[in-house]
This record gives sequence, C-alpha cells and structure tokens, in this order.
Amino acid sequence: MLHSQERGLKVMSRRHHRNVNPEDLKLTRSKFTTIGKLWKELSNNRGLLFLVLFLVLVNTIFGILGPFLIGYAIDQFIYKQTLSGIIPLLIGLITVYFFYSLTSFLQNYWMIGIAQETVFTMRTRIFTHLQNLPISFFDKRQHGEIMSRVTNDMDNISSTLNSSVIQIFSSVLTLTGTIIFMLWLSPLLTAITMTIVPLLYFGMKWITNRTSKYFKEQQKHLGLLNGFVEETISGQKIIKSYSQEEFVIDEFLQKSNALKKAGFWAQTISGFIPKLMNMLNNLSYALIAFVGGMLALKGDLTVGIIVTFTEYARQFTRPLHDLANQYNQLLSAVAGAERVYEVLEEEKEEIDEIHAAPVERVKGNVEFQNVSFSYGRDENTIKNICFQVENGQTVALVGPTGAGKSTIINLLMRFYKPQSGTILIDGKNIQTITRESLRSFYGFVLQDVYLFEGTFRENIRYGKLDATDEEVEEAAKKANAHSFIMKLPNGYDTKLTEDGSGISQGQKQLLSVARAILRNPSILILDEAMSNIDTVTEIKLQEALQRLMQNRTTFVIAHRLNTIQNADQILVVYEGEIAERGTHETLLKKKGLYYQMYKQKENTIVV
Ligand SMILES: Nc1ncnc2c1ncn2[C@@H]1O[C@H](COP(=O)(O)OP(=O)(O)OP(=O)(O)O)[C@@H](O)[C@H]1O
Repeated sequence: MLHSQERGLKVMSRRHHRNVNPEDLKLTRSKFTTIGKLWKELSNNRGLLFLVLFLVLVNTIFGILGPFLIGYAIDQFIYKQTLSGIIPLLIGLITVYFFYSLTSFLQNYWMIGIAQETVFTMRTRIFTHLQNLPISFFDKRQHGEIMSRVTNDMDNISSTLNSSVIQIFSSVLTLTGTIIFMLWLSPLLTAITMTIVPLLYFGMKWITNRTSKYFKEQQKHLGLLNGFVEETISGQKIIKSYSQEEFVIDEFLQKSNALKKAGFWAQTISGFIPKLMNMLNNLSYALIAFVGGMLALKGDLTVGIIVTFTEYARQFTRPLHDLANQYNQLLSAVAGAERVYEVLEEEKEEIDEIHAAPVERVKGNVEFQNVSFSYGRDENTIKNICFQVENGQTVALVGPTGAGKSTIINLLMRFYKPQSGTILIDGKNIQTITRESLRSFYGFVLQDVYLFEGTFRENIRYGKLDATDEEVEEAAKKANAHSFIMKLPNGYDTKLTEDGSGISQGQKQLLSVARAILRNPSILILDEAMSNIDTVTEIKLQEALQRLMQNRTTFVIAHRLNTIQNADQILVVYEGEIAERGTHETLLKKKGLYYQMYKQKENTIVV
C-alpha cells in the first residue's frame, strides 16, 4: 500500500495535483449541461460513435445469448443424454462467444480513438484560447490552478471518456436485457434474484458512507504532503542554509503518517466491496439453486434454466457495481470538464476597435493625457496621470512598492484599458492601433527573464523569429553576452534548461538585452534587476543597456540610482499619482519625496 501511495505521490507532484473536491461529486443541473456539451464534442465523430453504440448493443445481445444457449444445451443434450443436433448448437455457441469478444475489442478500439480525438481537440482549443485571453485573466488566477485545468482536468476527462461511455451504455443495456430474459424464463426466479438488489444497495451504502470520509481524508493528506514536498524541493537552498533538514524530515514523517492511516482505512473498508459482491452473488446462487431445484423437481422448470439463471444473476450484479463505480468517476470528470469550459467560455482579449489599424513604424513619442485606471471597482489604482515623452528620451518611474509603476506600463502595452484619459504614441491614440502592431514596437528587459527549453541561439532569436545566425550573434555581441556564450560547451547551440537554471541572474539579463537588441524596438521597457548580479556582470549589463537605450524611448522602472541620474525625466509615482517630476538634480534641489528616498537609501533607491 505504501508503495502505491509513493507512486501516487510521484505522479501527483509531476502534475499539479488537485484535491478531489466533494462539490465535484454532487449532481447539479449545470453538470447535465456539461454532459450535454461533452456529448456534442463526442458527436463530432458521429458516424464512429454510433457504430460503437451499435457494437455495444450487439455485444450485450451476444452476452445474454451465451448463457441462454448453454442452458438450452443442458436441457436438450445433457439432460436428455442425446447428441443429435449438438453440432449446430456448438457452432452457434462458438459464433456467439467469438462475436462477443470481437465486438468487445472493436468497441473499445474505436471508442478510445474517439475519446483521444475529442480530448486532443479540446486540449488544443483550451491552449489556443489561453493564448488569446487578456492578461487580466492570468492576473486574477493562480497559475497552478490554470495549469491543472489543461493537464489534470483534461486527463480526467480523457480516462473517463475512454471507459465510461461504453461501460454506462453496456451496463444499462445488460441490465435491461438480462431482466427481460429472466422475466421471460421465470418470473418467480427473477423475483428471487432481485432480492439481492436492496441488500447490495444498503451494503454498498454502508461501505461508501464509511469510505468516503477516509477517501476525503486521504486526498486531503495527499494534497498536504504533495504541497510540502514541492515546497521543500523549491526551498532546498534555504533549508540547507538554515540547517533545517531534520525539521523538514520530521514534518514529512508526520504528514506521511497521517496519509498512511487514512489510506489504510480507506483501502481496507473499500476492499469489502468485492467481498460483499461475492457474498451476495453466492447467496443468489444458493437461492436460485434452492428455489429452482424445488421448481425443477415439481417439473415447473428445467435444469438448463437454473444454470442460465445463475449466469444471469452474475451478469446482473456486475453492471450494478459498474454503474455505482462509474458514477463518481463520471461526476468528477464532468466537474473537470466544467472547469475546462469555464476557461473556454472566458471572453477573448477584446477585439481591436473597428477603427483600429496597424501602424508601420513609430518614432516613440509617448503622451499620457489624464489617464485614470482601476483593476476592480474600488478606488483608482492610478489617477489622472499626465506626462509627455519625446522620442529617444529616457523616463524613470520611481516610487514605493504598489505605487502604480507597473500599472502605467500595463496600460501603455494595452494589457488593460484606462477608465478615462488617452494614451498617445506619435500623437495617435493607442486604442486606434491594433494590439499586434502596437506591441511590435516594444522591447523588454525585465527582472524575470522568460527563458525556455532550447538553445541559447533559439532563446535570443525569440526577439525576432526570422533573424539569421549572424544577426543573433551580432546582437549577443552588442549585449556583452557573446563571450560567456562562447565559453559554453556548445557555444550558441548549448541547451538551456526550462527555467534557465545553470546560468546566473546577470547572464539571463544579458540574454534578455540581446533579445531586445535583435527586436530593435522603438520603445524600450526596462524593469531593473535588483540583486544577484556580480559587479563585473553589472558593468557589462549597464554598458549593454546604454547601447540598447540609445535613440530609443525608454521607460525604466528604476531601482538603482545610476540609471536614474541620467534620465531625461524622473516621474515619482506615489499612491497612483505623479507626485513629483523632473531631472535628478532638480528633484534633489526640490527636497521633496525623491530627495527623502534618496537620502534614506544613500546611493540606492530601492522601490
Ligand atoms: N492584476 C491586478 N489586479 C488587481 N490589483 C492589482 C493588479 N496588479 C497590481 N494591482 C494593485 O495595483 C497597485 C499598483 O500596483 P503596481 O504593480 O502597478 O505597483 P508598482 O509600483 O509597480 O509596485 P512594485 O514596485 O512592487 O512592482 C497595487 O496596490 C497592487 O496591489
């Protein structure tokens, strides 16, 4: 058991684990709507789907015919001890069981094809849709939560579609067919077989009432343990530097123990289910044999019918059990599908206004005219911002954390739309420029450098996808990144890991500068890195940045003084307003907010 828990843990930590939410297992009206939507997705392969359903029907009929023929054989040949006519019956039996197996195989094969195709289409749709959602969607949600919809929820839908559709149809058909046949053969024996249904129902209820508590607990502890493991892995440096290894191991043991206990009871009690099924099956055999035997003695029933009945009794409990089993799985998959549809139904980034048109090139004059904006309904995050920047100038945005500096950039990028006021580039309202064309004028060097798994060359080329190798190297040289890249084992073709681990923070910044140089933007946005850069790299970075900033309008979210000192304008943002503006000298002379920040931090304005 522990082994399977450990394996579960590995799988869980690889995917962003989502606890089973008890709400997921409630049948609500919206779940029916979602089932309808899923059915529509499946119906994209309508022809094949109906073929599968037809095969399920044929399969069920063969499944019911088999025991009937065996009963017939007993009555006709074994009981009467004659062999004449047995050959056609044997051929019939072989044919029935052959087609029973063949239809089982084919229905599974085609259904898995349909399910995989459906999930593939949905997964593509959700990923494509995510690329078209506005930044506000991502800002409002945890990233792990969104990821879990694309991975976990889709996975859940996939495995359910693979098996549940067939199982549900087949169970319902088998139940109906078996009951009809049983009633036809002997209503009395049917009634006796049915007596196990309430027993099965109450027995299962008794068990699941107990297990659901333990399963919930197991899920909870698994989630906690999973979160803890993730936390300790990402925090290894801190754990080691504070020598907290023993402490985390102790905590792990506590959490793992809680999981072991919950797992033990959940598995033990749920293990009663097959035992109960067996017991009830045996009970129904005994009842059928007893009552059937009495009836046979009286000549009301044949032995063959009794044998057929015992087989039907087994066929009858299996779909009951399957349906009960499928129910929870289906509901949890439908809940997953609800979350997927929630994303799919999120509105895409506003379509550009009808009058918006692409613009070829801009010089980089930027103007904010009385711009106000709020993320929610509460007070405005930025209020009545006005400023003007000539092309080629450098503007530094300084101010305490949460003042609204990044928000100004978000508006400039059209990630959000101002509630009032206008933002102009080269005298043109940015709302009249298509987003794609507008964003092509910007280049970034941000604190968090986005690097992906690929070579250094590919990562730099991200700035301009059609750049030649020479252009990439030229940009790297200008960004002072060439020399460190050349020292790598495969130079530009060295692979970077997903998060760029293995290279320093400063080197990541240099790559980011190379990217921006390659992009050759009219407007540059710099979010200065605050720490973790050694002095030599820092000098290289500053030099590369100076080169990059030349003749470009540059917005710097500044944390350090050296960039600010040379800025053409410094805007001191305070509680969403521009509290002061001017150059370094004029602001120092003014002895206001800027002066205080400067004094406080000596040479470093940490904002
Ligand atoms: N996506 C968002 N949704 C809601 N509120 C937000 C969002 N982003 C920022 N805010 C809020 O808006 C205010 C301004 O945030 P902003 O990120 O612009 O500040 P900042 O000056 O750039 O701060 P920092 O220097 O820490 O990055 C803060 O109070 C912040 O909590």
